[in-house]
Parts: sequence; structure tokens; C-alpha cells
Amino acid sequence: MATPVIRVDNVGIRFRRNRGGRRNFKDLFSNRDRRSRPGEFWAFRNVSFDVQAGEAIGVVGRNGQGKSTLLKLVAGVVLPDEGRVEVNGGVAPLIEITGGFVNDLTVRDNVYLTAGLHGMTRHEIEDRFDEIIDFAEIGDFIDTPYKHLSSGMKVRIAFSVISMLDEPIILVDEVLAVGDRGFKEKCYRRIEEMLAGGRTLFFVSHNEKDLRRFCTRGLYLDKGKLQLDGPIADVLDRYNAEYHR
Ligand SMILES: Nc1ncnc2c1ncn2[C@@H]1O[C@H](COP(=O)(O)OP(=O)(O)OP(=O)(O)O)[C@@H](O)[C@H]1O
Repeated sequence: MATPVIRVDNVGIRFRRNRGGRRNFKDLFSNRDRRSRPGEFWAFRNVSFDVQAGEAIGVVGRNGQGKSTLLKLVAGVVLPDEGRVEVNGGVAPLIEITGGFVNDLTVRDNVYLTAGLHGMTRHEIEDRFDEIIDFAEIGDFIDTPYKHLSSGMKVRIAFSVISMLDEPIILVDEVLAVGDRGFKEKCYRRIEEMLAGGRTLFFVSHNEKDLRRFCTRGLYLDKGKLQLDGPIADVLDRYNAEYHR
């Protein structure tokens, strides 16, 4: 078999429940093992899977089971506390997409900044600038500061820029939820085109229809473990049997 584009090997992610993570007075004087600090918990552990180029994977599970965290691992924004993650190729992260945009800069400057950070040259951006703005349908707002756009408009421009990148791996979270129906469908068609072009997709959604539309394989996260890795239909059957019947 070809070398996988993504290899996740025995990965565990640990978070702290209380923001500052400070230990309380009693803890300071107890002899508790420092490795299990109070308030820490494993989002998941012992997660292993390989992904081949061109696979379309849906990540399924209840709220808070680590689906977004898994995408962030692949994006490299979250690092594993145990195990290894190998990603061979660039990633177009359509997750928290508006996060990288700068409020006080105009739409135009944000397009240059974001595309530039993802490795597009000034010339490439100039060539694709109109296409990016047209897709987002926000031509009247090119010189408006980003902070003055509506939340739907922010997502439109962010999706438009990031989906224009030539990265081989695409990560999609529920960011499109704030877009209106027409725009969401347009984004979905773009994702389909990217898949047809051989890219690899990770898709997190609570919408079964969307998962079946894009994905062939599913990963089911529950109770801190990867419970099932198989055809998307089997994964959805199992999830529905456990939680929706
Ligand atoms: N930076 C963080 N610090 C502390 N806890 C975190 C952090 N990020 C995520 N978590 C916790 O990790 C767990 C998994 O979160 P995650 O967002 O990955 O779940 P999810 O399956 O995507 O949920 P949803 O379906 O609600 O979007 C949750 O308990 C969440 O509170």
C-alpha cells in the first residue's frame, strides 16, 4: 500500500478543565502525583488510524467527544500529549476559519495576508483575487474593515480564500453553519470539486445527510476512544443505535 498521507499512532490528548489550571491550596500540600493534576482529563486516548490520499473521512460523535480536537491535531494546532501524528502534505483548515483574520484590516488586506501565510505568492493572489471575492459575493465590501462584516460574510470570505489554496488535505468543521443555505450549498459543491481532484477530506458534522454525501469512511469517537473506524454507513448505524434509538 502507498505511504499514508496521515498517520495517527496511539495518540492521546489531555486538557485541563479549569482555565488557569492552578492547583488549589489543599492540592499544594498533598502528595498527589503531579502527572494527574486536578482538573485534567483525557479528551481521548489510544487513537490510531492511517489515511490514504483521496480518502474522505467523516468524524462522528456526541458533543464534546473530541471531533474538532482530532481535526486540530491533523492541522497541527494541537499537539499530542502521547503518541505521534504524521501529516505528509499541506493542510487547508476550514476550521475556525475566521480566527486568522485581522479585525482592523480590510477584506482586501486580509485576503493577501491569509493567502500569503499559506504560501501563495503576491502574483498568484492578484491572479485569483477577483475569483475569491466573486465566490464570497462580497464585492461591495473589499475596502471595509473585516470587523464590520456580518458573521455570515466573515465566513464567506474566509471559506473562499482557504478553499482556494492548493493544499492536498482539507479539514472541514461546522463553520459553514452560519452561512445561509445558498452559500452552504455552494461551499459543498466546491468541496466536491476538491474531492474529485483527489484531495483528502476530514469532515466533522452532526448532519447525517452531509456525512453520507461526502464521506466513504467514518471515525466514531465516544467515551474517550476511537470506537469504530469503518465505512461511513456502518459508523452512522452504530452511532444511531447507541444514541438515537
Ligand atoms: N483548549 C481546550 N482546553 C480545555 N479543554 C478543551 C479544549 N479544547 C477542547 N476541550 C475539551 O475537549 C473535549 C473535546 O472537545 P471537542 O471540541 O474536540 O469536541 P467535539 O466532539 O468537536 O464537540 P462538538 O460536537 O460539541 O463540537 C471537550 O470536553 C472540550 O471541552
